[in-house]
Amino acid sequence: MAGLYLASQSPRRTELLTQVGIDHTVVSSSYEEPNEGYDSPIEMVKAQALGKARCAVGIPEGGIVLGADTIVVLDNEVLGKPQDEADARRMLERLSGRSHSVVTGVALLIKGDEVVFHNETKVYFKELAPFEIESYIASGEPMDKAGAYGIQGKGALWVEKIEGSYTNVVGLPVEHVYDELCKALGAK
Ligand SMILES: Cc1cn([C@H]2C[C@H](O)[C@@H](COP(=O)(O)OP(=O)(O)OP(=O)(O)O)O2)c(=O)[nH]c1=O
Repeated sequence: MAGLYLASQSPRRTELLTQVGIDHTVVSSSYEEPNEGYDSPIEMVKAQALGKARCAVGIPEGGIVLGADTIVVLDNEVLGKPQDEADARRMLERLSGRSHSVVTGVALLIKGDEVVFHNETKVYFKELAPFEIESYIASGEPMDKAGAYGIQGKGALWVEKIEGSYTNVVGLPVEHVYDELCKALGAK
């Protein structure tokens, strides 16, 4: 199989691919994310994933490129990474005691084709007490994560249940990516 190049600086995405044994090389992308001008959150994450993949740097001839983008959607509003601690507090207060969606857009550039898809997981949050939000923010965990939490970290304490892919919430739906890779390569 031609080599796979992951155009993402997210430590979670490379860990997930490694966990399931998908060999890959991490590369940078020169893409700058505009976050306005899209018809829907799903259109937005797919466009961002494609932009990241198309602007990947240093891909050899025949290399397969993977780009991804993850957001939290609440009442049709997009929550990306928090700007600062006050923003993280606002996000966590809004997520408390209700459900939201986590949507990851994925783009695969493979054999001259652009395969773009998304995956959506519904996440149900418990009620968060103010002291819990404050200690969570003080831990620093929310700051580089969409929706200001990490289900793979301390954020696991706030999750009552999920419907859909767990790895999608962490940043890359590896089972879905694997299926699309197999399909595109004619492997199954
Ligand atoms: C909801 C949630 C998000 N996240 C993370 C996954 C993504 O890394 C991040 C969303 O930011 P992204 O912009 O999707 O990705 P990134 O900036 O980390 O990496 P790159 O643009 O280089 O690909 O939020 C978690 O780690 N756990 C969670 O539970």
